[in-house]
Amino acid sequence: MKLAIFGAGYVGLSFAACMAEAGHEVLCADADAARIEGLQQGRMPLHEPGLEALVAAGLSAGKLRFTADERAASLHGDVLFIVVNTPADAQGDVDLRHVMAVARSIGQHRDRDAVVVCKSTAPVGTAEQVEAVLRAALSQRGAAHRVAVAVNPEFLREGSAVRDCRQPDRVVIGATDPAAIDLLTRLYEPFVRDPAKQLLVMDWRSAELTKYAANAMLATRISFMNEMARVAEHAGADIEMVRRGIGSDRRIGPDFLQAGAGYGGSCLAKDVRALRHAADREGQPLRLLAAVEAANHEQKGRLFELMTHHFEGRIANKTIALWGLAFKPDTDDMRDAPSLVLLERLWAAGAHVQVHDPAAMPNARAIVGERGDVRWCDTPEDALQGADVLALVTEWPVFRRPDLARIASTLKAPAIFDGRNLYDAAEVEAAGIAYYGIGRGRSVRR
Ligand SMILES: NC(=O)C1=CN([C@@H]2O[C@H](COP(=O)(O)OP(=O)(O)OC[C@H]3O[C@@H](n4cnc5c(N)ncnc54)[C@H](O)[C@@H]3O)[C@@H](O)[C@H]2O)C=CC1
Ligand SMILES: O=C(O)[C@H]1O[C@H](OP(=O)(O)OP(=O)(O)OC[C@H]2O[C@@H](n3ccc(=O)[nH]c3=O)[C@H](O)[C@@H]2O)[C@H](O)[C@@H](O)[C@@H]1O
Repeated sequence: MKLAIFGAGYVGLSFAACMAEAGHEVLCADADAARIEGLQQGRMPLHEPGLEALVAAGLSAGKLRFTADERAASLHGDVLFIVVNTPADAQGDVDLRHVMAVARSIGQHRDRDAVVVCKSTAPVGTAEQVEAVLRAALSQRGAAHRVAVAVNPEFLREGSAVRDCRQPDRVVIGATDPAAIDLLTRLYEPFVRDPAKQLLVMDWRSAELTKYAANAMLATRISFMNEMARVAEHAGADIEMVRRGIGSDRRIGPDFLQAGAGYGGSCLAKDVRALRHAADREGQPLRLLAAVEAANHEQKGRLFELMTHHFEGRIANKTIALWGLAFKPDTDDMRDAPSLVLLERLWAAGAHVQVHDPAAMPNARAIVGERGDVRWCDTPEDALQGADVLALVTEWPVFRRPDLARIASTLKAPAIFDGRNLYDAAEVEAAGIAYYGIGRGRSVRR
């Protein structure tokens, strides 16, 4: 098939490269001309494992092309995907300007029938608006092409975007138009083992709400575990044992039960906020999600609280080695990252910070600039030099098996604040390092 994809971000680019790999002729458009120019020359705008090779393969096979020309993209192919950013403000009001700009552009340029698919995460009712904008733009120039709209939310995770695109757990197809259902079914069939079970066809509104409900459920599980971690800490229990204990119940399942420094990233927080806002407007306040948000807000401050406890409030002039900045491993994405909260608190308390992250330092620098007292370090070891203690915020593989003896001899007051429960507390303590985890009981009893 010939596919046009609007948006070359984390989702659009991963999706475009995977579709090109599957043999489709993909034209990927972005409003950011510099991004497109870079991509045309093989330069990646973001870090996502396996994606660079896939983009290169698509380019050299001639299956994947990039353009900044919205007209060219609007004229390309059978199915046109809208995969642009849909930010939400602090109240949860979603900005649909980019989605509507693409819809308008397709309506202004399209010269034949089309299926237009909304893959961006957008509130219930957006597909209706997209259809109205498309129709208005077509009729303004007297065009009578048939344009069917579908909703096809994306569930990939950053850090495993390529794998998730190649092997989705399920594909939600929100459409009632038979041609749209047929095209999307044929497109996705090769990506799932059992199409009858994994391709879920439903109406627009249910598809739109499914996306928000999925992210809200994931956020709820994380906040639940972070609250249980607090209970564990005070009760002298270990949340890691509790996690295994409940995750082995098939009704609960083992995934997304990891207590930590709070959930970050571009979507969980944004989508919970947007869902609450939409429900509020319908007069249906979501009390559970209000608590999920509040718990996450508190959790992002947890590592700082543990440090305050350790230093008995005297953090000024202490030097903190910080391992990990990205909101999760295998990405350079700093959007809503818990590390940003920790950095601000440390700076406000007068601490010096020495950080290392394998991929996110350029993006982090662009956000915090030289605002606080920070040294950007090329290696994890460099970040330890001259530091009092170590805090881990992102569980990158490179931090998994550190040389504990070396940490003990390098840190001035050896202590590890493990924001992702990555380390074995007994091993760390045996090396002569104080250990603070999230919900590991021992931290508070000390
Ligand atoms: N990042 C993620 O893991 C996931 C994101 N989503 C959703 O997918 C959508 C895209 O997210 P990301 O890829 O993270 O965003 P992103 O911010 O990484 O990329 C969006 C791209 O769209 C481009 N764009 C904006 N207006 C445009 C226009 N009129 N024409 C062409 N390109 C335009 C931007 O320049 C940018 O490169 C959002 O709605 C998000 O909520 C869904 C699942 C996963
Ligand atoms: O809509 C989206 O953008 C995407 O949002 C999340 O994906 P993503 O944000 O890329 O990453 P996650 O793996 O969900 O992690 C989000 C945050 O939760 C934290 N987390 C995750 C899992 C866990 O058990 N505990 C936990 O604290 C991570 O450290 C990270 O900060 C969802 O997992 C995807 O299904 C969805 O498509």
